[in-house]
Amino acid sequence: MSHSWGYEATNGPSKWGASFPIANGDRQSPIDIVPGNASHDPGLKPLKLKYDPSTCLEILNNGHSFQVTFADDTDSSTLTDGPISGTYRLKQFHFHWGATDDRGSEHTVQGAKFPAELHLVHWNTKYASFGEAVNKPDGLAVVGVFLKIGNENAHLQKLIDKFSVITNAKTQTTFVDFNPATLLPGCLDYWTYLGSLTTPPLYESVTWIVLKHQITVSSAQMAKFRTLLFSSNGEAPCCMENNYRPPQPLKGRVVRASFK
Ligand SMILES: NS(=O)(=O)c1ccc(C(=O)N2CCc3cc(O)c(O)cc3[C@@H]2c2ccccc2)cc1
Ligand SMILES: [Zn+2]
Repeated sequence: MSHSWGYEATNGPSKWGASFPIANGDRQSPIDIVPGNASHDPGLKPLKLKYDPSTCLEILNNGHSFQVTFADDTDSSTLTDGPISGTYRLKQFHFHWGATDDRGSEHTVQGAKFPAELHLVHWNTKYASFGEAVNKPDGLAVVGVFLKIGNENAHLQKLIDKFSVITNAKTQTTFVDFNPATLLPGCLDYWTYLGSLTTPPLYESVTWIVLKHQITVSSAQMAKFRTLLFSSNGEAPCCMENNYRPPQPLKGRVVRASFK
């Protein structure tokens, strides 16, 4: 994966279309979710998320975000039901955030931005692997969770405590026995629509499942997110922040709601 793209003025979202023409496609993500325009679909099932902490492997800085990676060789950590059919396995989760607490999320709600957004990335087991699934129209299902400023989040703190070891791009360290379910709000009401990866290669392969309720993060914890670097060891340090793509045209897509 070429690392030429980024989030600076010279290589950021407005420039991605040059190398990745699908950036101007018909099912790009993120989008602005307008609750009043979303149609309640009583046929939508509740999300079924089954996560096994023992599948947690490592935490890494990939130069675009930090992510926690999971063993996905069995159906130990899966997403089923909701808007999808079949079984999708958890591959990784990561975040997007801003330079200040007034922005950072990728999806917005009636124009409202949140300071950060969590993405739990799952792949459809009808395909042999994540790599096979990543560019298929029904290949991925990503659960998006908004973070709002509030009390310190003890579960997020377990991730933050590892940041000093993964400050530089392309660094990683072991990270075991973490349950991603601790990063979910109590209510799993959601909006769902067909979209894409929000980073290059921008494949239009994602069933997006964006939760209505948020989890909290303290402002001090958000400041710790911004101590990570886009840059590698030895390069001029560049703070990892504003690693979000802005909302893209809806192009006639329908957003469904699992709730009234
Ligand atoms: N924000 S998101 O839509 O939830 C999302 C999901 C998956 C991925 C992902 O796994 N990618 C795309 C970006 C990327 C960048 C790298 O430097 C890298 O080493 C891997 C990836 C992977 C990727 C996976 C498969 C093909 C191409 C890239 C990225 C973003
Ligand atoms: Zn993401």
